[in-house]
Amino acid sequence: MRSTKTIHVVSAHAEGEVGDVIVGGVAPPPGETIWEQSRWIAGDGTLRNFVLNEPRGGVFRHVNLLVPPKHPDADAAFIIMEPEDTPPMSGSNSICVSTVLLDSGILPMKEPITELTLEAPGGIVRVRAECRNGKAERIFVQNLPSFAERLNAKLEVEGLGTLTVDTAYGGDSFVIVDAAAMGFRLSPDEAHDIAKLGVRITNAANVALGFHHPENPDWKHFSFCLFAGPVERTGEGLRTGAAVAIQPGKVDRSPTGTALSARMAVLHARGQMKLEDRLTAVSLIGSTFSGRILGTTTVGDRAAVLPEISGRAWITGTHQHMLDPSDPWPEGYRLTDTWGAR
Ligand SMILES: O=C(O)[C@H]1NCC[C@@H]1O
Repeated sequence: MRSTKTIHVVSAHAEGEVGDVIVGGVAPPPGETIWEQSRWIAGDGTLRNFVLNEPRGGVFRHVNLLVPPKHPDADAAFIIMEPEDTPPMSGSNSICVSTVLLDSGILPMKEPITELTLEAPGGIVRVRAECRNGKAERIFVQNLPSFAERLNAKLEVEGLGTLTVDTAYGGDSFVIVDAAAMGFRLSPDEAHDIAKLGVRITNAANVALGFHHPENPDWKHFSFCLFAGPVERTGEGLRTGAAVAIQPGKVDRSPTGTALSARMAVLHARGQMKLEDRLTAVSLIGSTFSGRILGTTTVGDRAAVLPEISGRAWITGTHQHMLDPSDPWPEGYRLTDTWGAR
């Protein structure tokens, strides 16, 4: 066996969505802040290609790089690598990172509650983990301040006509469409059509509407399209279906923590969700994230909410990714049979 690199990974999924964690073998990238380091990772591309592309990765995979925190309050920091983006924050990935940090013993676990401060590229997120018998059973994440950007905007999508959409930020940027108006019940057999349409809607929104974050001028595109189900009031609070199309054309298996945060910001802006409400989002595989609004704030001149999301994650294995110097595809490859909405 010979290798020019060895990257140590603990693999995990949060409510169905893969979020692997690199725990060793990669030196911290250059940059004064975690955001700058994440821009370096995005611009350089080598690590992203190595772990996300085939033969080591696949369109279903997200990978998080643990790096030493820069903020004095933070216990750990992570850079999120998604199939197309290197985003400010991610719900499923932050839940995977927290679970791996605690379940694998990288950070000490205190039962029944462990509190952590994590530094994501977009800022500090506080984590509360319910722990029992050495397992972090549920992770609560105080996500980045989230805001509604446009409500009831008109968006022309070729072949679909004029859609009425909302746009919002929940740690990442969303164009939100009404699932029922698009003819979806949000059942698992619709995944392929949701992925295909979602990418077209996201691309159209990027051309016609554009996204603007008042405090992060680097993040100027929509990453995702959320197909939002109707909100029902149940004995346990509010409940809704959620399917998120991720570039270049797959559906999140989890209910998407950033989408839940963005949705809560929109519902709050419309007066349809209050601080005492709980909103549970259900994914296409039937997994759930729960959310609540902890308070209100502003992002630049925008009214915003402080969302908390919670969900569960499980470790699925460990890997040592290696590179034989004679491998003709050191950065891997992507083909449109799986990498892209067909
Ligand atoms: O839960 C989330 O926010 C995410 N899941 C995969 C893509 C998004 O970052």
